[in-house]
Amino acid sequence: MFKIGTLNAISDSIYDHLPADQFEVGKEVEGAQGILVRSASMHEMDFDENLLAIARAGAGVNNIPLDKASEKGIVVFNTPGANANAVKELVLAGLLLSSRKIAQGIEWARTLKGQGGQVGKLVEKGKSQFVGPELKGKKLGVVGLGAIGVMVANAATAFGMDVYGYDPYISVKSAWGVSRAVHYVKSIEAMVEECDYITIHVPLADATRGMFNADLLGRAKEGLRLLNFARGELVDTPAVLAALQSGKLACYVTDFPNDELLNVDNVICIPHLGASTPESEENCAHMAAEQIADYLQNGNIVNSVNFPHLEMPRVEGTFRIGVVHKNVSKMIGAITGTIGQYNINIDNMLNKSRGELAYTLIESNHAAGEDVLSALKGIEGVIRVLTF
Ligand SMILES: NC(=O)C1=CN([C@@H]2O[C@H](COP(=O)(O)OP(=O)(O)OC[C@H]3O[C@@H](n4cnc5c(N)ncnc54)[C@H](O)[C@@H]3O)[C@@H](O)[C@H]2O)C=CC1
Ligand SMILES: O=C(O)CCC(=O)C(=O)O
Repeated sequence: MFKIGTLNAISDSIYDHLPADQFEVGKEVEGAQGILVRSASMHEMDFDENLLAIARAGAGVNNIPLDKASEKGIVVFNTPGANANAVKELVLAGLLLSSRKIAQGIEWARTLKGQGGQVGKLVEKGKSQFVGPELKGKKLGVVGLGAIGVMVANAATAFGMDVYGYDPYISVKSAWGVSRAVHYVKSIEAMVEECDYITIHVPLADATRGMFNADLLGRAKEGLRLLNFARGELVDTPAVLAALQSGKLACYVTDFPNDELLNVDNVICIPHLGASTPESEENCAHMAAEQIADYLQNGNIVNSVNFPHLEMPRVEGTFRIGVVHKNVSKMIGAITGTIGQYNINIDNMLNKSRGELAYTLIESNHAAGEDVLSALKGIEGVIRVLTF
């Protein structure tokens, strides 16, 4: 029986892959081998020595201490693309909200309650405060052409927008997916100078924290509308407030409110609703559970953010050993040599590396006893030895 701890409310679709006769799942589970998480921060958590894997039901992994997990040989998964459509749809709403003063108009309309038969007249008299431009023909810059950015860029062309994309690390999959109508730009500075609207879709990491700072916003075209459905810390709040004051920014729409941004004119704060649809919650939970179960039961690693991709179809009735180790020379020889000393024949084996980490998965018809496992653990550079 495997134990899986949950740190956030998560869709019941996890049970498709975590049946009750094989997995104990819950908030209070002690000594869990796996953790399922959405946005809860794990930075202050101690990792129990039983913990083997963390699955983020979502895209951003900035709530997980990846270095600490890697050091302990804990595999961290995310669910790429599983909530991208939900975010895309809210971004499209965000474009309209940033232009047409819809939120401000709705707030104002509420104040007319109690005016009886005058409401119609007051609406017609007051509506001119809420005039805003159309999207058609305007320039939209999309920063980050991953799962979400590509969908947003393609969809915005249907609004008749002239769309520009910036992503120096674009994947082949994304490049195939971007509409030919989207222009590729090589510099973010050129993008902010040219575009009327910018939407941010990059992960939060040391390299991207505060990327929209006073310097970049200072270059913006007068009256830029900025949308942030990625992470709050990608944008420097004091710089945004100053740009709104000076008129450089006409509007800031964010899915990540903070105290300084709330109730500021021309800031639209949404309470992190990007992925809050039943469809995306189900997709993410389903994918996260499938990946963590496949690792705990078979040693396969799919969609990890800190480990290499390694999948080996399992021959029925076989035993498996997974060795998490440093990516240094002579490891494969040391591992296979040790197993050979115990007369275990290796039927199938795969080894993959990623950065400083490597992982070797071995399949055999012979079960490995405690003696083999402790000999493997004794090899210098081995971080963890598992059986499946
Ligand atoms: N508001 C919400 O509820 C949600 C927010 N997110 C946020 O959106 C981010 C993006 O999500 P996905 O598109 O699914 O991720 P993704 O991994 O598919 O795409 C990210 C893209 O950003 C690019 N990138 C990285 N550094 C860059 C840089 N310095 N400049 C330009 N491009 C850069 C990458 O090459 C990649 O193509 C997530 O990391 C997460 O923080 C994701 C899902 C839901
Ligand atoms: O689980 C959520 O609602 C947040 C989704 C998110 O921010 C992400 O996937 O990065």
